[in-house]
Amino acid sequence: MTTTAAQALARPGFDANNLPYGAFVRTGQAQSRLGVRLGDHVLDLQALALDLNSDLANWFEGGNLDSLLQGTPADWDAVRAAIVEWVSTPAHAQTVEAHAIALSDVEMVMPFTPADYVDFYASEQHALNVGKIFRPQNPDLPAAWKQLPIGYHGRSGTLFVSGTPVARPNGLRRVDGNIEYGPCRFLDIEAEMGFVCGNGRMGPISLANADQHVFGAFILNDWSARDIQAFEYVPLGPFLGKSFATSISPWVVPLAALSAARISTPTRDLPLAVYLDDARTTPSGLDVQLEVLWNDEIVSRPPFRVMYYSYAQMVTHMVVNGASLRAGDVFGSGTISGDDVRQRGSFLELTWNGAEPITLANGGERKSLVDGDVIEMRATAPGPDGSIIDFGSVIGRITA
Ligand SMILES: O=C(O)/C=C/C(=O)CC(=O)CC(=O)O
Ligand SMILES: [Ca+2]
Ligand SMILES: [Mg+2]
Repeated sequence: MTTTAAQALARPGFDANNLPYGAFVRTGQAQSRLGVRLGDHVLDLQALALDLNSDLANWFEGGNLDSLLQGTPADWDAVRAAIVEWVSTPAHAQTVEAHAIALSDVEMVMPFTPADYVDFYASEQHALNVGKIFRPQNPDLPAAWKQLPIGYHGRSGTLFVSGTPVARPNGLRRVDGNIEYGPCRFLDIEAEMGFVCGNGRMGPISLANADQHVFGAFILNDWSARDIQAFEYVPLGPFLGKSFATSISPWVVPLAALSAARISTPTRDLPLAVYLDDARTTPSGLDVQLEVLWNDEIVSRPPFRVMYYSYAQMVTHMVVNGASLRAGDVFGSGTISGDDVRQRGSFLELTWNGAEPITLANGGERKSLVDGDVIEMRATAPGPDGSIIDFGSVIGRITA
């Protein structure tokens, strides 16, 4: 046979340049298994490695990415190189295809066990928009914004995989001038990229070594209850208004697949502290393009390339005080908003706090999410040799 598994199964976006990792449960089975996506199939890595007598099989044993995240970048490279070889060698095609399962026959589950979860605020346009909406009297950007990537600690236990229903949260919010407890009246989204860390150690970590501790990337929707948030979050920051649910896409795209997507971060308006100065390190901006669909209609296209701070600066900043970095730590980039109105990553901004409703073909006029609404976020980036790296999508339906 001269055909490879990649030739037989791949399609644009999910070919041998991408090979994102995910954890799946086969219909009728209980345990999750670790796989990589090739076209519209997932390859069962442990079964495949055992069949090929590979000594890498133990990395896949736990049924998700947890073991591999404990490894080093050398381990990550060895595993990826082996998988690329398996799908690209005609002699292995039959074995690989024997362990390829159609995505329609599996349910995707959380790809790893989240350790800590932090959310940043690294889009300048988003920070400017929210500042104008919530703090019209104050200067547009918070004082520290151009000197460090501002963030807050979130709740790792409520990170959910795509497809998990999102129940409308309850909380204290202002209704006609009174503070009342009840269901959120301004439920919103935040289109972000998320990153998972591996190869844990105590901080600090230098910017030049940041890639040694970031395994991969995915799409993240930081669901936000704007009315609950508005009442609770001054001065300590978001708490219950965001901790009820954060959804992530099921496929973790390894950093190694994103080499062609690397771009420089924007020109700096203020010099950065030495530990954040990325003028001489490998560029770690990423040219990822997102799409937000509200009940199947594209309402926004947030461009990740505009982010003021990169994932490398975020991970470096997160532990510059000496805090520990653990395998499984997750950080979100912050809401991604470009200059254009239809590049805004939240409905707070897209509707300008409800003043400019959006009319949906499927659902009429909307200021915020109503029960039954479905939000999907998709993303792609350039891959090597003109290929495309597809991140798949993160979907959530609002329930009462
Ligand atoms: O600027 C504010 O008052 C609030 C900002 C957010 O709610 C956004 C947040 O969670 C951080 C981000 O996603 O950029
Ligand atoms: Ca956020
Ligand atoms: Mg958050």
